[in-house]
Amino acid sequence: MNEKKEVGEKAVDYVEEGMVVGLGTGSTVFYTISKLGNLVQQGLSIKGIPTSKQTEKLAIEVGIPLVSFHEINQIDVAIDGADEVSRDLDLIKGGGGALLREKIIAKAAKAFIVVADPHKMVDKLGSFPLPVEVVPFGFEMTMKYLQELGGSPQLRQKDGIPFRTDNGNYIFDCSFPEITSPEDLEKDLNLIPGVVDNGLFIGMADKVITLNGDKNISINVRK
Ligand SMILES: O=C[C@H](O)[C@H](O)[C@H](O)COP(=O)(O)O
Repeated sequence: MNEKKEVGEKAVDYVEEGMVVGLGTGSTVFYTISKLGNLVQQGLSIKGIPTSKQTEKLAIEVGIPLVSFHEINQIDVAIDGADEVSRDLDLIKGGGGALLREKIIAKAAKAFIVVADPHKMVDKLGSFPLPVEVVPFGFEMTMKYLQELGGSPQLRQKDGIPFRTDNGNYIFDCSFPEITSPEDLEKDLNLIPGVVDNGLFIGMADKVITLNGDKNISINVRK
């Protein structure tokens, strides 16, 4: 069984005729977007707003019409993957480097639905190094401030040079010995000059679609 496919495809149940849909990034929501493409071919009328250039390309390939922020008043639902999901449905995202656009779109959506294979479900956030997007200017100083907050930042590399996000920024993958208060850490990180945003998504997910111990679909709803 392909767990990512199963949870990814289930999310299309939350998409209705005429909706504006935030399209996440990654290998799980890939299946949501592909299935939405099939439904569009069968006559479903929706508009997508992508969280990355990679997703924009995929949506065009599968035939989902796209819109930009200046053309819409609201996003009805955003669907996206996650790198970690806590029991409170707080998230770490950004393993693919799309965290900033993902957070902008999740915040703008009336409902934010996460698709996560069961390996993403954790008791406590923090085993996955937290992605932090920073502007390249002065990144050496930004790195020091991340260390002062207790992190061990590693500048993400791709093909031997620093990885650049769709926004032209760098990513530090930042391990913390323990994340005692994800809410405080999200805010503290974003107060550092040079930090654009970080991959903590606190209090944002309305539902998380995953599989339970019997490998059946499980919908976890924010309390
Ligand atoms: O930047 C990437 C995103 O936050 C992804 O949603 C996240 O990394 C999960 O991706 P995947 O479904 O490929 O594990």
